Amino acid sequence: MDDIGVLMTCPMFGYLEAELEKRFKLFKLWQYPSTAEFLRESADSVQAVVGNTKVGADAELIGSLPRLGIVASYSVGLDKIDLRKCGERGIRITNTPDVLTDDVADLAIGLILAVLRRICACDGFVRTGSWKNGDFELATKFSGKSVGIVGLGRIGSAIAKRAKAFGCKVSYFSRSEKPGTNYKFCSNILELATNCEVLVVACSLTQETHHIINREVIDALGPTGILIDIGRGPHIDEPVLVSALTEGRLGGAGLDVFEKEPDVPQELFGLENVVLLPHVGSDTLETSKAMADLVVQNLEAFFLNKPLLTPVI
Ligand SMILES: O=CC(=O)O
Repeated sequence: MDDIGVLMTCPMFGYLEAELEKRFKLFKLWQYPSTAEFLRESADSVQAVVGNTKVGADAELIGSLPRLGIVASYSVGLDKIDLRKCGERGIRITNTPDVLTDDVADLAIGLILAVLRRICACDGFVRTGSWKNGDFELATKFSGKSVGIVGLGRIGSAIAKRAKAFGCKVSYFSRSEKPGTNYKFCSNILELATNCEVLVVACSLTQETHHIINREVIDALGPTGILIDIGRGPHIDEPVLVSALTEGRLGGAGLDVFEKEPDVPQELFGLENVVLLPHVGSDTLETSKAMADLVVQNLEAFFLNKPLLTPVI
């Protein structure tokens, strides 16, 4: 397969780059002076694109690659891929579901604990020597809280399972009621936000879920409520969130994702009730390797005319 051109859109896990390089003719887009220059030289050679949460395959890139047959995303989220354009051209798409579910769900719980138990502030308290001057102030308990989950897919369900183990009451909002769960279904996100203490965003980013967390939802969660986002930044109307936090209208937030990554609103930096992470939901060695293996296996299957392992279309 070493004459098959595979285009990586941006730097990713080194192991993935190495495994692709062993098998295919790998083009690394970021090593060219510009996308236009790369396309002028090599557009005709590219039969596969490997993108991720930063740079996927938009309509323009897809339209510039006449021999493109597959987009294999090194991510579960598909929001950086023009699904319609791929559909129109019969271009296959794969992603990396399941293998990252545990890590992302673990991190959601980690963020809840970090915000409620003020773990980062406590760490700073010890490191700066403040402990010598007295005890840290009291924090907030997590066990037994009511947790609302937006999106009860694979990741939302894994978060629900973990929250249950903490003795939490779990309810959820999604497009339709999921059969076979004991969690309370809310057909309206405002009802969910009004009735929970911790709201976790775990749905995929689509036109319908863009800014699903708006002023009304944040106000419904209220000054003691906690918002956690391990989905995508654009799920939340970020300026609205920032003003709710700076004005004390929301209790706290744990955010792994932002609207314009890697730019994060500076107003959040001084807030102790906010925990900020650099989009690391699935970033463990174990999971990154499993995701990379899936990308490679999907590409191999595609070029050997075998069934794809994790097809989206
Ligand atoms: O955000 C992570 C992913 O979509 O895999």
